[in-house]
Amino acid sequence: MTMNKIEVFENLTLEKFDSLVEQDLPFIIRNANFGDCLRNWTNNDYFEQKISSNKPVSVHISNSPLLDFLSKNFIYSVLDFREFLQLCSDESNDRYYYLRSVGNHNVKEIANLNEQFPEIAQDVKYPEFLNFCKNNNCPANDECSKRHLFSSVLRISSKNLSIWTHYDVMENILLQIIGRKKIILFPPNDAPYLYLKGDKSEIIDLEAKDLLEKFPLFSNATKYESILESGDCLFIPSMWFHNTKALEYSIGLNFFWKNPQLISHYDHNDIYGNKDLKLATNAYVNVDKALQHLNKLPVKYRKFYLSMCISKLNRSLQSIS
Ligand SMILES: O=C(O)CCC(=O)C(=O)O
Ligand SMILES: [Fe+2]
Repeated sequence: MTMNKIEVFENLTLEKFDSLVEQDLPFIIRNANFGDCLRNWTNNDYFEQKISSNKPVSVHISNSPLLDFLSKNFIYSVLDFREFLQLCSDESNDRYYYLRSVGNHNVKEIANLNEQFPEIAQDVKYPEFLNFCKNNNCPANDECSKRHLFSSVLRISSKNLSIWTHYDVMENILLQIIGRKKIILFPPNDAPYLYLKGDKSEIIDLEAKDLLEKFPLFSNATKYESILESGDCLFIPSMWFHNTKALEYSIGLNFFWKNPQLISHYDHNDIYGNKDLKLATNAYVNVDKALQHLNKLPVKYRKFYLSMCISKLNRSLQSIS
């Protein structure tokens, strides 16, 4: 397996940040000014003071530290936020807790820290280099050169909890506020080696001893790995596979933003930043249709036309790579 380093930067200007984003590689930014959250959120008492005792949050709870969306080895439960923080930060607890904040009406709205956590949202500032547009009514088209924030998602995890490997369709900054987190990424080209079901990988335990026996193609993947310390943030390019493991009780926040060139391509029902582009979803539907047609043919013909379709797709892929 090839291992690649993730570069670390400090004191980024907007121009430098833009040019790094253009490169379509992950990178880490250290010591950027994200406001008081880095100081204030170190202590559960702060949340006790700021947040009332009856604030419900929907969380994942599992007996396993390796959360697996495909086998659903967790349940969703609604807890009081302060009770959740106690349970999640308690290392003697044998259950694992994870909050991925969601919109006010649970599945229908997009996560936004200002709306779901106004009590603590003031603690977060956006560094200049992110260049987020502050005009709520902005049409977010080519006329505005700023970035358009899609969501701000609070993520709180028990020590050792890891999140399944997946991709998102939007550009993303993952800020580590409290605790340390291991992050692993794979480039989009690694899709054939990651045993995917939709946007998620079937490989859940990346530290398993028998990993390559079970998933031999995984040895072809290129791993980008690093550890985020409190105050670090990671740029996760769209379509890059990623997973994270909280090495300590962790509080993080991530910001998805829209690529202006893709505004008309995003799925308007996407609230998580991970629904495939509409044209891609259409393409999958048509591939399924093509397979249904070919499956009606006798084996000899089915094989022939399947390989013709594959050649056609391969030629198209080679013409752009
Ligand atoms: O660390 C986490 O909780 C998951 C982060 C993630 O998947 C993301 O920021 O897109
Ligand atoms: Fe993600």
